[in-house]
Amino acid sequence: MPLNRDDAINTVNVLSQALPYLQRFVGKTIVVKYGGNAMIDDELKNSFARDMVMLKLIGINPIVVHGGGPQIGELLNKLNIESHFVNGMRVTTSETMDVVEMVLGGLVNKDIVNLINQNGGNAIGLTGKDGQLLHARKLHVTKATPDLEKPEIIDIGHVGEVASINTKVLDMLNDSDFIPVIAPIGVDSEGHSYNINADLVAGKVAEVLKAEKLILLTNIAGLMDKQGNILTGLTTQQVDDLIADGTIYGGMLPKIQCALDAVHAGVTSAHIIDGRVAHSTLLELFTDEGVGTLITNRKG
Ligand SMILES: Nc1ncnc2c1ncn2[C@@H]1O[C@H](COP(=O)(O)OP(=O)(O)O)[C@@H](O)[C@H]1O
Ligand SMILES: CC(=O)N[C@@H](CCC(=O)OP(=O)(O)O)C(=O)O
Repeated sequence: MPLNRDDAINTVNVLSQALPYLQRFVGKTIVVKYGGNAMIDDELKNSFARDMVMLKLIGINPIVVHGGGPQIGELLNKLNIESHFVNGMRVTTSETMDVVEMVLGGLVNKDIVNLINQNGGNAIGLTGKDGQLLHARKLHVTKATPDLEKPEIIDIGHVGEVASINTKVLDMLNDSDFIPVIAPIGVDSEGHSYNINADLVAGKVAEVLKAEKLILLTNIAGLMDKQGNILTGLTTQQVDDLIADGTIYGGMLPKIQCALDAVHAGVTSAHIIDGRVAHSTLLELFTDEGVGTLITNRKG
């Protein structure tokens, strides 16, 4: 629909106000993790896809890493397979791994790729197997026990962590019109598949590419204290304390850990923001205040 004159003036003003941010971010890489809990409805998914297309068009390089935990849970449910989590990680048997690969590499990945393409972008979907993008090793999870000296080591099956990333593939796509859309499935040198938490993949991708920002889109307004206030600008020590007293638990654990690791490894800033709000990525990038929880490499 054509804009009337007042709307057009508003749009031009908004575009003009974006200039300093554009100058700051053009040519930079922004890793956006799109959590399964933020893929609420078609309209929201479409607005996310539009944001990625717009970023690429104006010369910023978005790299999408997606989750799909609830979508995996849904199919497991239909197949009468129970879901169990330890420290926010899905216990993954061989049977579960097949479902994870089908849902993440198939349904969710192609849905996002398709939406970006429908909005005029050029998306390429990848799992860690494509171009040997994500080399994985088995993740050993430890759980605190009353004897602090001896944490319990728990085997959670085919769950991996990122051992290395083949940046050649991502560099090639960053230098082109293509937007990479990555499903968090890794592979080891014997060709075994690993289910990797999507936050961990996004963090490592941001680290190896020395991204300007790591943006984690989730289903909550940010990291919160027990009273529901959004916490921002935290030191490492404060985060450790919040984990120890149980304020940070479940799915927020890998999220906060990967955000801290990323900024310690040279990513300028990490942001945990509400993916249920339309265009939240653009709001974060193009406003001074930003939205949600900001994590930078402040010592402490
Ligand atoms: N301190 C905290 N602040 C906010 N959310 C928290 C906190 N601790 C745990 N959570 C939980 O973490 C969830 C986000 O993690 P997760 O469900 O894995 O999201 P995603 O699918 O986006 O990765 C929140 O919805 C909330 O239930
Ligand atoms: C090991 C592990 O837990 N892997 C996750 C991978 C998907 C994911 O991370 O999805 P969200 O970002 O939507 O939570 C899982 O199986 O659910």
